[in-house]
Amino acid sequence: MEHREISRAVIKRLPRYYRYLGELMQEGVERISSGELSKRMQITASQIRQDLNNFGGFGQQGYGYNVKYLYHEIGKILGLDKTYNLIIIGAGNLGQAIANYANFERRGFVAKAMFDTNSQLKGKTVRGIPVYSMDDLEDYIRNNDVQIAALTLPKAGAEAAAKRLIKIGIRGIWNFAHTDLRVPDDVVVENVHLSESLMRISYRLSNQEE
Ligand SMILES: NC(=O)c1ccc[n+]([C@@H]2O[C@H](COP(=O)([O-])OP(=O)(O)OC[C@H]3O[C@@H](n4cnc5c(N)ncnc54)[C@H](O)[C@@H]3O)[C@@H](O)[C@H]2O)c1
Repeated sequence: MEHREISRAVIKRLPRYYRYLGELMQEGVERISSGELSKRMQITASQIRQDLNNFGGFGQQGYGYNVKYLYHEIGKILGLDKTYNLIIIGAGNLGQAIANYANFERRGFVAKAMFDTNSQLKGKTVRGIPVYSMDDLEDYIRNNDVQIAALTLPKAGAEAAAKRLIKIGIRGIWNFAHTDLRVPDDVVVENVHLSESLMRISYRLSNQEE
């Protein structure tokens, strides 16, 4: 199926549609109207129609959306019909927590290896995922199929690590380090800053109090 250029705002909402549709499937729901989906997701039915119209032909008047079909189509659009191998740079608390979280694999993101400058961590495994020395990074990437690198190392080393990864061909960076990376246009960076979410909570709690 051909897709037109989809706006970033819509793409940002797709994982949420995907999650709800997955839940509906588990409940055995075969089809759903935009109205019902709107109630569940707490977004307007017109927003849903507008978003899903981007892909054409998913909804039918008086029939609603075919849950399974839509789930699989959105999965394809998000590239979730593929498997991505992931490496983790920085095998500390956060890196190990990500390695420990088996559920990413259900979505096709498979953590393969961790890398760290701390020689004491070398040889350790977390859920079967080994920690290697940063010295072995390029060799490992050359010899293994890796698409995404998670950066869970301190800010000070993040830019240099990203440079090495990009140079050796990594095009997807999941950045947890507290820094904004400068990368070429063909490199995709997703920044995850939990503290920013907390600040948004803080803002909303502070404004409620007033
Ligand atoms: N984005 C977020 O939401 C979020 C949340 C928690 C922590 N963090 C950040 O993530 C980073 C990791 O947090 P943590 O709690 O796991 O810290 P940690 O100290 O437990 O782990 C950091 C690891 O990185 C390794 N390291 C240091 N320099 C390196 C380098 N140049 N190359 C490879 N490995 C290197 C260290 O040896 C250590 O094992 C911190 O910088 C922290 O600020 C971000």
